[in-house]
Amino acid sequence: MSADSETLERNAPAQSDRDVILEVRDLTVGFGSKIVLDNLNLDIYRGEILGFVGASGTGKSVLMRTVLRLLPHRSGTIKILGVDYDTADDQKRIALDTRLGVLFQHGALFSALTVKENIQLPMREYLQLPQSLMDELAYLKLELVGLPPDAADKYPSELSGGMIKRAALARALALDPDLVFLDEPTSGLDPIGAADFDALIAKLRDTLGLTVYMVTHDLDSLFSVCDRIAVLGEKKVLVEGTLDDMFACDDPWVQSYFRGKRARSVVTEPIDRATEHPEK
Ligand SMILES: Nc1ncnc2c1ncn2[C@@H]1O[C@H](COP(=O)(O)OP(=O)(O)OP(=O)(O)O)[C@@H](O)[C@H]1O
Repeated sequence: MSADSETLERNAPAQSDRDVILEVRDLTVGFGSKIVLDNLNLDIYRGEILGFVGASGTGKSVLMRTVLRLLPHRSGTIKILGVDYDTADDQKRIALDTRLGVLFQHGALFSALTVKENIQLPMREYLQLPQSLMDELAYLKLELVGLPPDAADKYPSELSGGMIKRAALARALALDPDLVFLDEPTSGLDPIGAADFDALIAKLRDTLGLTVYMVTHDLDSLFSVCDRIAVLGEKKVLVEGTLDDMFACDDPWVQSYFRGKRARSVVTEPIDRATEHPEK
């Protein structure tokens, strides 16, 4: 899709392998006198899983929330699927909202609603569908994320941490988005649960053609499912690229993160954890 295009053709085929889905240019965000992001640039391409890392407090959440329009920016542009939210009309903004899915760090499910009702919330907000069809769709999404049908009528408090993440992912997928944002999706999961979740993300990317923006501290996720990695530091994207690019980077933080003791233990593991526990 051309960067200037403001069209939103659902399920349009990729024009090339380098089809930009998210384009951030010269983005500056701050709070009072504090600048958190300064003239930051970033591209995310269709169908890739981009892992976002950076030291604590560098602004990963601020960037994600700014891209999602939950925080204002001082200058710069953000285009998603070729649409600049700032200049788009209401119709285009609503259309764009339906193309994005978000999984917040702790799931952020509504505790007073069942899993099925949580999944149906975006459908109620954006689509006018009969209840029977929304029920069918909710069960489909549950199956997609590997949850049993009887999870539908459970409340979040009745679910394990891993099930909450999956239910939240099902809600993020409710409207068949093109781009999903995952904020530390494996945090709080045990290593096997985390590996299973990574495998699920990879499977959804492969089968649904999703593009994934994933903020993570999880080295296993970075090594097993991310196609590209972007490192946030010094108020901008310090380096982006493949794992090889990370290993070749001479920035001290990047070196200690990707070549440190913990990273070496992940790299040298003989078994690829993301395929060790394939989703049913
Ligand atoms: N609403 C806000 N008001 C003022 N400062 C904020 C606000 N939100 C974030 N910040 C500041 O912006 C900086 C970046 O915070 P952010 O939460 O994005 O970091 P992070 O990289 O996501 O960290 P972590 O990995 O620990 O989650 C921090 O210094 C934080 O204190």
